[in-house]
Amino acid sequence: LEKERGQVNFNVEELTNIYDGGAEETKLRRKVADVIQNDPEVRCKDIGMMTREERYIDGVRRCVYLYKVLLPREGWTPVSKEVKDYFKYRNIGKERSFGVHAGVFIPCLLSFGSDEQIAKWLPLAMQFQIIGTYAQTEMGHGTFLRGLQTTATYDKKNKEFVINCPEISAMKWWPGDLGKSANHALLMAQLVIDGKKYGMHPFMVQIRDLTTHMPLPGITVGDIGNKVGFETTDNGFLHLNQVRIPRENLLCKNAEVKPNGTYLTKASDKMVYGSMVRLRAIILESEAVSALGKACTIAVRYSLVRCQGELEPGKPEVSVMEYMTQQKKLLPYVAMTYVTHFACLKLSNQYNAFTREMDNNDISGLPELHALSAGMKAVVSEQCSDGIEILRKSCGGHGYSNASGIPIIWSSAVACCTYEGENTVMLLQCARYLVKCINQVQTTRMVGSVAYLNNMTQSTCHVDSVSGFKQLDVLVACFQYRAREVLKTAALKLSHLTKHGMASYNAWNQSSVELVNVVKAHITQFIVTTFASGITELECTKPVKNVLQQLCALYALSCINASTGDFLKVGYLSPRQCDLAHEAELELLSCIRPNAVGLVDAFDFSDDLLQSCLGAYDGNVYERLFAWAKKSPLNKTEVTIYQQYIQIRLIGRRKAF
Ligand SMILES: CCCCC/C=C/C(=O)SCCNC(=O)CCNC(=O)[C@H](O)C(C)(C)COP(=O)(O)OP(=O)(O)OC[C@H]1O[C@@H](n2cnc3c(N)ncnc32)[C@H](O)[C@@H]1OP(=O)(O)O
Ligand SMILES: Cc1cc2nc3c(=O)[nH]c(=O)nc-3n(C[C@H](O)[C@H](O)[C@H](O)COP(=O)(O)OP(=O)(O)OC[C@H]3O[C@@H](n4cnc5c(N)ncnc54)[C@H](O)[C@@H]3O)c2cc1C
Repeated sequence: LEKERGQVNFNVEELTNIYDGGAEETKLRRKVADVIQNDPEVRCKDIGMMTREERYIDGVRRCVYLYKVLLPREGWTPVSKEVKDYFKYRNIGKERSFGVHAGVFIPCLLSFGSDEQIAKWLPLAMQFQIIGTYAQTEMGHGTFLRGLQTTATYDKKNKEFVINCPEISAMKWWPGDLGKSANHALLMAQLVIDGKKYGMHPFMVQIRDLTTHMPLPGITVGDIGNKVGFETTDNGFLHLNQVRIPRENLLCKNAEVKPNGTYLTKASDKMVYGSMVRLRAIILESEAVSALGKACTIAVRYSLVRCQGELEPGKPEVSVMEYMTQQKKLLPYVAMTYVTHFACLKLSNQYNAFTREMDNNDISGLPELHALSAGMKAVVSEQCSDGIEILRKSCGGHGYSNASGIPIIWSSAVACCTYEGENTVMLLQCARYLVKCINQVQTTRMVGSVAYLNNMTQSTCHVDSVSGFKQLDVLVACFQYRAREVLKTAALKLSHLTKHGMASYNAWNQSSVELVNVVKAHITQFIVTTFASGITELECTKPVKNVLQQLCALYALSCINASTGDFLKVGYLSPRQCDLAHEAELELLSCIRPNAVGLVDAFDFSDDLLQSCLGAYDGNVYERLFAWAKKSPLNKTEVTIYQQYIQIRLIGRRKAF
């Protein structure tokens, strides 16, 4: 790898600083990483050999130590930048304990609680005097929130709400930290007053005794069992049987129930969905893009040291990175990590701007933010988790071992396709907004992520050279035209179906397969446009700007070459231009190949964080693999009990004959 590092033609540290958002950010992140990897109590350990129970207990122990010992020792607070960096860069799949408490329960308390309620519960939550979960999803409903069955019926006489799960499908199912850790739940239930339903509302419900940690009367709670990943998280179940809570436990920033049962709404009913917008807007970096970056680091470093086969007959074996097919598997995902990182940054900045507007009672930006966050969450989580699996396979047999570190990264990242809104549902939510926009574009000027719809002129691409397809303005135009045209086509189909008598809900369902593709085109347009414009404005050395431009072009071309049908159907690219775009991608793979190790080094993931025998900085793969395997519990004895049992059985059988 040192030989590879010698040929990198840009300043790696400069790129790390750009990726982090500045040299000071890099310094802070490294300070956090140093504190963590030099503290045996919280440094990453190889959990590949641990049982589920050991992983859960280890995760809880680490988090309690982090909040009770490390933070006070370092002078940090749970919301200080250092802790955000800690969770942003901690190894995926290893730091899950209290993830919902810290990342969902507390923010939702701030979103839904009145000032008095925040003053009451926030200090307790911040000090871990109460551990909370966000209990919305039920065994029978996760997507269709209007179908949630848990009820909160107001009892005027006692000024209480009676929380009840009327049947097994109403049981809360999946909430993180619920199974064994939480003693409170921010519970979403259908509010009922005098037999009238008011929809989903947030309630604070204590579920365990604060001293004994035993479930309170009427509460049945536990862990839902083993999962694909998230092994350190006790995703749980919660059944409530006529559980009574005070009237004051309805979190009442957006709506309240007066003592006499009068219902008072204070904000748009869509604000109850606000918690989901927040997480979709901010979770992608840590759960999807960072995971992709780790997998890229492991796969690229391994591919540079793994020698397999002759490229030129009779010559020495080459590293598998010399094969074009391997470069095609790896380098577009290195590009995707950089490109989506900056697109996610723009989305989270847009969310932060919206929260400031909301403080001034202006929620006009919510529809665009909801659509963009739903679309980005679906497209980025899917592209990243699909990419991680391709990167795992690119490592051959050792990629199938937990020693590679990639399976645990994938098993955690892929969950992002489901939680916080199942991806297809999210794509269709975004499609709903896009169809409205295209139908208004003749009379209303579009802004934000749909500004490209204002240009409705028909055109075609005029590029007639391979180098022309490496120009960012050409690529941005390709994506904007494709996104607009596929949206127009889908909207026309919808309109045609309804004009010919089909009910609108049925027309929507009949068009939903195209609409999913429309949103993917819209979001990749947003990602490419964001990164291309960001590079233009970026102040950096020419070698770094050049490599970023190459990465943007590579990501764009890999997307175009994966969906040439769209570009042909809308008439923007000719078959010959599709061939030129394909050649342009292959040329970019060769241009970027010499910089591959520098591009992943720039992500700056420490060996401690990667926990990978294949992806360590020094590239000593085989020594690490062997040392790792020897730690297998099966190797504690030369002859395992099972082998002894088999021998006894076989010997016994021989004697019988
Ligand atoms: C570290 C890892 C931690 C993991 C923690 C995980 C936590 C969780 O998973 S929490 C549970 C997450 N669950 C969801 O996200 C549920 C997803 N489902 C939905 O959000 C709903 O299906 C729905 C709201 C998208 C649709 O339900 P429905 O009642 O059918 O509503 P409509 O489609 O008719 O839309 C009504 C109206 O509301 C607007 N809208 C929908 N969602 C939002 C939102 N989040 N923010 C703002 N506005 C929203 C929607 O656009 C419609 O508006 P109009 O078009 O103006 O009518
Ligand atoms: C790791 C993990 C952690 C989680 N943590 C939490 C948590 O802390 N708190 C919490 O409340 N929940 C949590 N969840 C639950 C999660 O939010 C739900 O699983 C998610 O919202 C999807 O809902 P569902 O499981 O009911 O899937 P469903 O909605 O039943 O999806 C099943 C299939 O139906 C399709 N489908 C459903 N509705 C439509 C539609 N309208 N149009 C087209 N297709 C549709 C979907 O696309 C999907 O293919 C977690 C889940 C996971 C996996």
